Amino acid sequence: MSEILSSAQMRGIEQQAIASGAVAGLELMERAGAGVVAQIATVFPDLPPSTALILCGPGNNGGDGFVIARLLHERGWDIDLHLLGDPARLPPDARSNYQRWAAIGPVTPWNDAKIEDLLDKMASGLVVDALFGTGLTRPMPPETARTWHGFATLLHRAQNARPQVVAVDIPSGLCSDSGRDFEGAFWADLTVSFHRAKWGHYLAPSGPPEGGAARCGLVVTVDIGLPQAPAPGSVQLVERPSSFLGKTMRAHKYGHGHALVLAGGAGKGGAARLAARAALRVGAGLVTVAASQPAIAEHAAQLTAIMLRALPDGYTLRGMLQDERLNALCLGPGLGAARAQDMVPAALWAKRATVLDADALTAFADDPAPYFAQLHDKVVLTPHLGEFRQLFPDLAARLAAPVSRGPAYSKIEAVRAAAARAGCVVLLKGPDTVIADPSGRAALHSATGANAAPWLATAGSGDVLAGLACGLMARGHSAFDAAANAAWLHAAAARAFGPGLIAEDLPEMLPQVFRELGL
Ligand SMILES: NC(=O)C1=CN([C@@H]2O[C@H](COP(=O)(O)OP(=O)(O)OC[C@H]3O[C@@H](n4cnc5c(N)ncnc54)[C@H](O)[C@@H]3O)[C@@H](O)[C@H]2O)[C@@H](O)CC1
Ligand SMILES: [K+]
Repeated sequence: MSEILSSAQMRGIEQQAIASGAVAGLELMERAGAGVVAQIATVFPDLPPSTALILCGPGNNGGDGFVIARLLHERGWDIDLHLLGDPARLPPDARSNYQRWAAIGPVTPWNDAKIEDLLDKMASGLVVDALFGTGLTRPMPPETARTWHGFATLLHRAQNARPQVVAVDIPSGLCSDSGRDFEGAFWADLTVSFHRAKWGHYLAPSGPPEGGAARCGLVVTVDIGLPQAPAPGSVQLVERPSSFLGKTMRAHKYGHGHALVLAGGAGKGGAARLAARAALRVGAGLVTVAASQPAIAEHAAQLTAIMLRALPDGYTLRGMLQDERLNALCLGPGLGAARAQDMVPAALWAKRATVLDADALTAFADDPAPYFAQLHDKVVLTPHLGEFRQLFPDLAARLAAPVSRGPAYSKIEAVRAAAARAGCVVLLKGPDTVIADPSGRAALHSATGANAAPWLATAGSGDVLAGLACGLMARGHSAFDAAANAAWLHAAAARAFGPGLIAEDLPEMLPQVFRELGL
């Protein structure tokens, strides 16, 4: 896991380091520019020096652009630099670098038509977007957005004969906290950020227009010499499973827990069986499906290693849960609303590690307060956006509201607020999956860019995710870790299978994923 920051956290770290005398702002800017130039060489090793069109903005992002111009010039590039705004009003460090660059080469005042014309003719080389970074809190000036829109259209047509686009810190026009497009945001092949990636690089607000991860291309973070101590309240990016997944030689099946997956009525058992299969494959020692009597024959015909019990009602579930070995529960997939209303209170009464998904969420949407009152710290809710909207309509509405000023409300803040209200871990699914607990701890798993797993958008994939989280809790993972690791494994299994994936394939890919993790 690595830390990702909001723009306010990043500003705080920078200001504190400068105020303490540990580092000067000019040094940070120099390292930022040098970091971008180094990454251009690393990511595009076959790109010979030719023309670099450098677009500088009115703040410190533009300041980085002047450093980049100077350093690329030293490496033999022809620089064509355009400044949006008045050089006299640049902040001090940006102005210093403006002056250094102006002693080397020309600074062309921003002219919409001229830039569009240049962009039109560029069939190779580099475009460096140093217009706006973490300081952007409102839509870009209309001419900037328009110029870029025209260029983007041309680039999409050109495909191979086009320059590489490099964003300094973040593609201009994106909100670095929410990943939302203030309007007309740029996009990039490579985004080089400083110290830590920002939330907005990995969040994926869906379109139109798509934001965040969809616009950043490859995201690389470079060290600029700021203190490495984690920021208070920082968010973790889930990159690999965080806790133990292997099994030891000596442990027997009861040492890995016993997951109980509740199923619904006859003909509706597929979802629960998918969850159960995932719980077993992820390493729960035993897994039992508890179904209503009319559904038993159907399950019996389909289950082998997974055990089966008849479970008529919540009263019987309370009795069953006297057995402490049943240490993790999964309720929701295929459960049905009426059965959910009966079973969920019984499951919560037992204070077990519990995943609540699908019907075990939506059956309580009409009156969520008493439901939230029963939730506890071993519970994980796994809504998709539609289910989240039913349980937390005000938070979902804030997320969907049109954005005119920043920092815009982000999925991270929404899930944190939901977890605080529900009093348990909440995992909000999507290409960007956010996990938070009531204390404000939060993690983001981004299945975007090179991590994209588009085939996960298939029936039953959410049931598998719920089963994975349940199985991991049966094995002793905390609710938060189970949720984060389940999100990672789920996407890794999908990527390992590739195109054509259906939900049944996901659990079957886990052995390969585990082998690749070295288990
Ligand atoms: N935070 C740090 O530690 C570092 C920051 N650096 C750079 O500094 C950037 C942040 O710089 P700033 O805070 O100066 O902000 P930005 O350069 O991101 O942009 C904000 C500037 O644009 C103006 N502006 C915002 N919206 C506008 C609009 N719609 N029309 C016209 N002008 C508008 C603002 O008044 C402000 O001057 C980072 O993204 C990064 O590139 C680097 O130099 C390295 C160190
Ligand atoms: K930028």
